[in-house]
Amino acid sequence: MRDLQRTWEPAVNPVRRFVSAARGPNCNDGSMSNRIAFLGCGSMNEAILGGLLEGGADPSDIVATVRRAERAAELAVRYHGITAIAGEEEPDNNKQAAKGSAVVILGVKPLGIADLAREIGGSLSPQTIVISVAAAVSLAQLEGALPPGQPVIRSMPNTPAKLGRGVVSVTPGSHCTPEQLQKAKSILKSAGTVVEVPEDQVDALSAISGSGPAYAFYLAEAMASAGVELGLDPELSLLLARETVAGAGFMLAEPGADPSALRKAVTSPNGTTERAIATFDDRGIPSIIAAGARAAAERAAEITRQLS
Ligand SMILES: NC(=O)C1=CN([C@@H]2O[C@H](COP(=O)(O)OP(=O)(O)OC[C@H]3O[C@@H](n4cnc5c(N)ncnc54)[C@H](OP(=O)(O)O)[C@@H]3O)[C@@H](O)[C@H]2O)C=CC1
Ligand SMILES: O=C(O)[C@@H]1CCC=N1
Repeated sequence: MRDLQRTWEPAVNPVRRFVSAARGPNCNDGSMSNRIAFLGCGSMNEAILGGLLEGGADPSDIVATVRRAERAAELAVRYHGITAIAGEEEPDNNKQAAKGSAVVILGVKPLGIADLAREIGGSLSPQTIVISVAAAVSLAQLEGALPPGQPVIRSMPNTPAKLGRGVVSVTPGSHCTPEQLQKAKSILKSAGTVVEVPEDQVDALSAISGSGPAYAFYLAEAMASAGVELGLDPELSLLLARETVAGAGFMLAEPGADPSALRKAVTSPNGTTERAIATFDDRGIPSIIAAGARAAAERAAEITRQLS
């Protein structure tokens, strides 16, 4: 288990200029580079990038693009040795990053994915694997915006990827070979557990694991507020909530962990926890969670329709 408290080393390098000539999409001998481009490096792509570096990836093989120079500088300082390029300074940043990369990970908002795919299409090698982490953007929509025959993978990760503890789904497109899928999986496994799912399950998976970290954080927020209501100091209550949810998460991460058995081990017959759980059941918390997950999946389908 990795240390949840790890903080990033303050680094010293400023944003570096990107030099794509060093290792082109096909190196002179025809082989691919190892470069991975994170196009649109916000919360999600940063988490994957962080997981890859934690897993031992070479920072000089990583390039990230964003819109704002301030954000590019932040990434370059936080992840020493990567290249970060801002569109407001270099408008062809995405093309520069895509050119020469073996894998390109599209991490902008769903509405921006097709434009980004069209923008970089001419800079991709036919072997470049394009991974989209966007919710709701279908393989057909991705393939339709990229050059014919481009290998594409639709993925749904989650932010614990930053600690190598994410869940990352993969669904290969029609031009992705088994070898290319395997390559993508072996890269993404640094970010966490990789699962392969058919496309018709991605919205459901997204509603559980994609959005799920927010549900756990929401629980921690609610627990912290409840502690204050019971008279605890707000700082102490937040500490209790954070450490308790994190500690429970560590227990769930043990091989073979069963949430139901772990819950029962805390719940003494006729004790305090039993009263709390009975109250949750009476108030319909499980069905409320199911309704929330259903709403998330329905929203994904709605966005897919809007994008068509
Ligand atoms: N957040 C999550 O937990 C998850 C998100 N996703 C998916 O990931 C995608 C990104 O979400 P998230 O990371 O939350 O969003 P963010 O807003 O945090 O990140 C988006 C990033 O894209 C950059 N950007 C926007 N347009 C461009 C462009 N044309 N060229 C280059 N960079 C650009 C932004 O730059 P700047 O910062 O300079 O504005 C920003 O850094 C979405 O499609 C979402 O569905 C999937 C699973 C989980
Ligand atoms: O909220 C969203 O739309 C994205 C997809 C899953 C998690 N975050």
